[in-house]
Amino acid sequence: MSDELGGTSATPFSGVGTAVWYEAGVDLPEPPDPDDVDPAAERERVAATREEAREQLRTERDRTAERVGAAEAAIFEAHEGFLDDPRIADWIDDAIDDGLPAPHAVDRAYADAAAELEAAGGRTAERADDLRDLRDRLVGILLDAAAARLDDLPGGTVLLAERLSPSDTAGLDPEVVAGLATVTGGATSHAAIVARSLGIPAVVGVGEALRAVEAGATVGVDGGAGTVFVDPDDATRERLAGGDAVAVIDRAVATADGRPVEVVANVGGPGDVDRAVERGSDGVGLFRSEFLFQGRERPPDEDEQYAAYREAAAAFPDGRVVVRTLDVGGDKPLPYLDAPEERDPFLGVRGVRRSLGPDADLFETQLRALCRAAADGDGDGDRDADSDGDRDSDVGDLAVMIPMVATVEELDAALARLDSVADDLADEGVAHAVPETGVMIETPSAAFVAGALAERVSFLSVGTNDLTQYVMAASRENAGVADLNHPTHPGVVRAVARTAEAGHDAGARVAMCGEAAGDPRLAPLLVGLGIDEFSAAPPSVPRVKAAIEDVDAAAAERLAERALAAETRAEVEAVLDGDG
Ligand SMILES: C=C(OP(=O)(O)O)C(=O)O
Repeated sequence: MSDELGGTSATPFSGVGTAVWYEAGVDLPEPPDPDDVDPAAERERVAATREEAREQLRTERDRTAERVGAAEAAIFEAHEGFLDDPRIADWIDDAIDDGLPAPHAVDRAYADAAAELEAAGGRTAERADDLRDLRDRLVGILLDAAAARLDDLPGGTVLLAERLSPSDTAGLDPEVVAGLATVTGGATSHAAIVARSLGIPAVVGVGEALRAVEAGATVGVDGGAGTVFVDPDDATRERLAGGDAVAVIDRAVATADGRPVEVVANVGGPGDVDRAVERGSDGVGLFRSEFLFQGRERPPDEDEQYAAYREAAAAFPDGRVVVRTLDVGGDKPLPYLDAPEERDPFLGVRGVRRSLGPDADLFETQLRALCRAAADGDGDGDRDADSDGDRDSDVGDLAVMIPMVATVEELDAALARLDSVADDLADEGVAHAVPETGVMIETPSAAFVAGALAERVSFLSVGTNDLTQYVMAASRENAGVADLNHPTHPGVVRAVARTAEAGHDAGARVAMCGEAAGDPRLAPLLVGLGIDEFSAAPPSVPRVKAAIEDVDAAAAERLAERALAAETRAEVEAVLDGDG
């Protein structure tokens, strides 16, 4: 009989396959007698291992940036930081002084450091997994036992693990892995984020019950519902196996009763533009420009950025590419920026706050590159369309989107910078156009003043990842508040509704580019709330298009009304399930 195990949905995909258990880590042999340990030689081994690990991390960073995205690749930069942590280096030295050989000394020092982070709780505790990952890498190199087991999994594997490290997950092949489920972890864990980008069905945080699943069992992973099925019956198996076989819909879609809805892609790395085209995306609703700036010694110059923006726009001759200006700070530091460590980085100097403050020069360079690239598009949506609109071009249009706005003044200041950059380019005789502009709605304040913001731009885009964490006061990186960090809480639903209504009243288009837009289950609610454009990770685009074509917009509006009357998340979920 089929068993159902509940966990946390990490990706909206589903699949069925054969269970393979993965045990991370490397077993240590018994240590030798302390008298047989030569401390100087062991220290040299540690130093050489550090350099080898650094090489590996850089290679994996570049490979992950290419395959998955820059944000995910940044995880490896964090690991490199831990590699050079002077305190951990001292602890390794102490352990060697105590008579331990290099592998055991590294193991002890990183175990102590991980325990210390774990004891701090919250977001800090989540970084303990990164330390364990690094410990496994270093000990693996020292013992010449680096695990390669995830490289040769048989097709149709459902991977089961206590936890998966970012390096483990980034190396998974979506053609081979039909799904994954972990005992621990939350929807915002690194494994979950990487699995989402790769389009792998994933349920995390299933708990101890998962351990009872035997290798070789048939397992179904229902990523949307957050359920793992052991020995599923034929109907469930068919439903889950069919879950990934959504055909690419290579045309613009509309709801069943004819309301046009754009479905576009989120781009966070170089490979994503191609993936978005392959998956039938109408354009790009969120080009996370940070990836152009990450994993390098200095920022890209104006010409390099111009080429990157133009190339993305050229991939969508009939569409639009929305470039978010640099959203760093907070969880996305850049090593070459002068950015002091902040106590509450998510509430600190990030996004537009940096662009209008310490990163004003970077902002200006980025805006210059965007204005130059915009001149190559046909310009129907340009901010200065009256003067420059409707150029003849087979390059798509660009739009500029400002992140982390909380006040009208910030938006006014950012738009004034854009206009002044355009004036400078005109004075210099450089070909340019002023792209269409939009603003991300990801702070509660922005949702409250959405009408005033919308009067100044042509579109709003709801960033549900940040909006949810700020509305719910529940970090997107803390598994301990994962239940609160969910877009179906009434507070978030109402913030989205308010944004959509205010945006439309001001004549602006209302898009959504947070993860919620990629969840087909939410499509009827979001259409009903008035979302005009859905921007999702490339693997989710076909599924979202298919879901939109099934939505009846008039019925969706009634569903949204019922969801807006709901007082609890359970009531909103019941409405979504047709029970409310
Ligand atoms: C899309 C968003 O931005 P980020 O890149 O921070 O996830 C969001 O906050 O919803």
